[in-house]
Amino acid sequence: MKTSIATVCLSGTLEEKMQACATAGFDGIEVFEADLVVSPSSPAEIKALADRLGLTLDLYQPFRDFEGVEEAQFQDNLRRLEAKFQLMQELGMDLVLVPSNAGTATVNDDAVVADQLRRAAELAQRYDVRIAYEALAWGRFVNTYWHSWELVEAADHPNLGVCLDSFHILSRDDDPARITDIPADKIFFVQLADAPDLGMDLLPWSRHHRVFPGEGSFDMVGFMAKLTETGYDGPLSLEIFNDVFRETDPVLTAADGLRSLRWIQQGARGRVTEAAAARVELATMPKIDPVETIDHVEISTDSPDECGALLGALGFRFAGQHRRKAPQLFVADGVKVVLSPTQSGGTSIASVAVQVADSAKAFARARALGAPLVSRPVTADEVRLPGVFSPGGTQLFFVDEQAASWPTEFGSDPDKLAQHSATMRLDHLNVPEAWDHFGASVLFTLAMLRMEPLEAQNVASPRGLVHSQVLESPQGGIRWNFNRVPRTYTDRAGQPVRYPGHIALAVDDLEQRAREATSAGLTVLPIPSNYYADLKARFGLDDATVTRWQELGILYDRNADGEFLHLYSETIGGLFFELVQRVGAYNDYGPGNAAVRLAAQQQHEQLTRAFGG
Ligand SMILES: O=C(O)c1ccc(O)c(O)c1
Ligand SMILES: [Mg+2]
Repeated sequence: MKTSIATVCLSGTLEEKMQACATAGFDGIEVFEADLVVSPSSPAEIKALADRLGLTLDLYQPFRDFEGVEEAQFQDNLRRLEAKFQLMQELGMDLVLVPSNAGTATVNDDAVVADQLRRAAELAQRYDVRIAYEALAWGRFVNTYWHSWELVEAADHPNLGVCLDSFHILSRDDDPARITDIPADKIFFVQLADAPDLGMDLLPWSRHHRVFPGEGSFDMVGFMAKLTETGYDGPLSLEIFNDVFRETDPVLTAADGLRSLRWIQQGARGRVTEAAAARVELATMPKIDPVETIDHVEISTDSPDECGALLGALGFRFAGQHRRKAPQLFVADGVKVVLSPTQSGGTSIASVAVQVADSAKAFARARALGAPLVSRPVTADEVRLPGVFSPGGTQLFFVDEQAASWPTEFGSDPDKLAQHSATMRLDHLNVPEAWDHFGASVLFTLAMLRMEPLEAQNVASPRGLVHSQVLESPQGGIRWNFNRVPRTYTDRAGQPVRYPGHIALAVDDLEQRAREATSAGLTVLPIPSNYYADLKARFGLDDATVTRWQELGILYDRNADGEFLHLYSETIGGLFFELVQRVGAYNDYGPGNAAVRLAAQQQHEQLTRAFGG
């Protein structure tokens, strides 16, 4: 379907926004009046710029507080409207958005409102333009899409139709099912916006916290499926009022937006008939099964010796050096870690390789989702793993059957590495994301691997709130936590510090493992005794158990499903490890414990700095 985006979604001047939309590959834009009013370009120049950039100008908006007013006021509103019709002619535009009156409406009478909408449509007809009427969720008298349609139907004019905006429908928990009862040719425009569940009032929620489809908690794919069934084949437009988007690079934001439109169309395809999908030309991308297995994780490090020693203490064994290059392979039962030495840049997760049935297809899907390819030189006798950069910079590689022999390049027999009775497994990854890449990284990973989001959390760190979004694969084989790092993450002296990511490994007997690892040289992050006093009180634990855990740095949680024990290693330049033990069907991550960890890490870092450790 044709793609469009409202200029209000992006930072920059109108001209910069238009450039960004074209660069990202949108077909058209919604012109926000506020952007035009502050632009030094004349309407004719904006039209010319759009033509040069290959963008259509799809919707002029908003024309507020129009209907449901006394006649004298209405006459003045018509005059205002006519001025906009003249402006639209200069812009070469033919569709204007009239949101339902939220400010000045005094007449709560459908017959009057329908008549006023009809008279507006008659005026529009003279200018050869059309009006899309949208029910704002907080409209004074009209606030549901069905009511807006009843009024449009009653007005019965070819130049009047409705605009459906997913935010206004889903934010009120309204059921979108009835949009299929609206004739497709009376749906003049569609705006897609998602939002996280914030439990706040509709208007501030809408004006500040909308996000791209897939980045919030609405059933956007369900909405898109319903829309597809209507047969609407006009633009799919993004209208996202978001405070972060107003500050981020508009090219990045626009690219993220286009990815969300590809994702939602692909998602809807699975929920409608082939015929319905074909009628509106839903965009496609190569389909893959949900990804359930991480093949290996690559750590790039400027401290390979320290990192190797940490892996050794955790129970990894050195399984070989690459036959021609610097990387080393470390293996612990089923977990494979490649350590790639670098000159600088600290230590972090550089890439994640996932197992797929067909890596060429997975790669093509990633490309359709706008991910740039990773180009790595390989010689003829080496396996080439196709890979891409996720928006935050983590590389994602795809490993299929044919590529499974890659460990032979490290002198390891891949069959011997794969142990299914493994006593150590990869539990989850935790990757820090910069504030302006967070949403894009989450959406890309979710769309690419077909993962599902858990409810987002905020974790208090001494340096600011960390927004945490866990994605899980449908069978639970992959758990991937994204942490949005506070915008300025600095020490007390104001120097930027690195927010560490981590790799969590699941074991069956954490206390035993902790003792073994500690005697093998692992430094465990010390946890303050206040935490243990609280733990004892909360769960009614005995002194001996709590004392043992405190000595080992073990944190704890319990819920109806089971128990969770975990500990954290020291941090090496931006990366640490977590050991976890899940008891019973415990499926959470120890809510509350991440804040304890972040505070302990800050404390520990300051002590080691103060003492030059
Ligand atoms: O918040 C608003 O006023 C507003 C304006 C235009 C829209 O299309 C919309 O969804 C909201
Ligand atoms: Mg809208």
